[in-house]
Amino acid sequence: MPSIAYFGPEGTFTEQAARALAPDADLLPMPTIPDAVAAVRAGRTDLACVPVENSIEGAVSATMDSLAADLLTTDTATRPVVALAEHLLPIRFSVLVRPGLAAADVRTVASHPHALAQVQRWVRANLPNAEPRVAASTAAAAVGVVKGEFDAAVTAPVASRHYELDVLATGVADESDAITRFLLLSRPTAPPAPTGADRTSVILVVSHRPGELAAVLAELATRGLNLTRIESRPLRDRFGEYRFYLDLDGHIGEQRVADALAALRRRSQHVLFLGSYPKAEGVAAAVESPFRDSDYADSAAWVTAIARGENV
Ligand SMILES: O=C(O)C(=O)C[C@]1(C(=O)O)C=C[C@@H](O)C=C1
Repeated sequence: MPSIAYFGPEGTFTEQAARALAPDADLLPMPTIPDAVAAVRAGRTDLACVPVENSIEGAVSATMDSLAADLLTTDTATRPVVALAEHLLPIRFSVLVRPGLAAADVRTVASHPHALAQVQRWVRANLPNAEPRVAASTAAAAVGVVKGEFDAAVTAPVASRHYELDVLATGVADESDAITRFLLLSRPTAPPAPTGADRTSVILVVSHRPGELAAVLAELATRGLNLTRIESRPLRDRFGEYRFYLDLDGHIGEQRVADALAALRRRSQHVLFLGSYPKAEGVAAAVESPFRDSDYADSAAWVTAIARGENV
């Protein structure tokens, strides 16, 4: 049975995602996202599950930075990780309070910053006397309420099964269709087989010269690749310089993607492959000529024939 480190404690949305991604796994809660990623990197667990982006609050920077850890240090213990799968979770919160407490008595409401950002309007309207407090995760906020540190916690619905607190409200969300995307990470291994509806993720560091990023993106465009996401995070040791996170449609097992990644490798200071894995929404897009594997095979055979003197 594989083991999964996940962003805990028990009762987070990440636990729900981990259960959905690997129903038979042994789940190990970690107090922070870097701890969960470090556990799989170091081989203490087989897998890790972490949130990567939310439709309202955007990228989860702790995850983005943890994924790039090997770009930040030469320490050989920080080996890369790759994503094997992703999961999309619709996000509706529950608000848990100390037993017996009424909404008007709530003075502090705690949660993960991403969660607080997704319920700002609801809190203003329904907990008029509450000040927001940041907790390490939604479930860590519930633990804080149990310990008497906060009056209320904005949590995943499953948290009410883990902590003896009153449920003040359910289905709480400023935007009713909020979604968080989670990744299942492992140490580097062969990617899962292509499904026709896959995503490939990379991190790039490009030279700080005019046109470098545009040149990288042109490598994708000329191979008909659909860029589905681009994010940047600071390099940390060079102010004003960034690394770029790219998600694109396709699988490294497909020629157009492999060819583009080889071009990125030639063009960039550093490319870190973060995996090719099935897209959670699973809608296969038809690959058209001249970007099909058969187009690449045909043109490669033509070049080989010419080199042999068989000019056809
Ligand atoms: O604290 C949790 O329950 C988490 O799993 C983290 C997290 C996040 O990082 O965005 C996950 C989903 C929600 O958007 C709120 C918090």
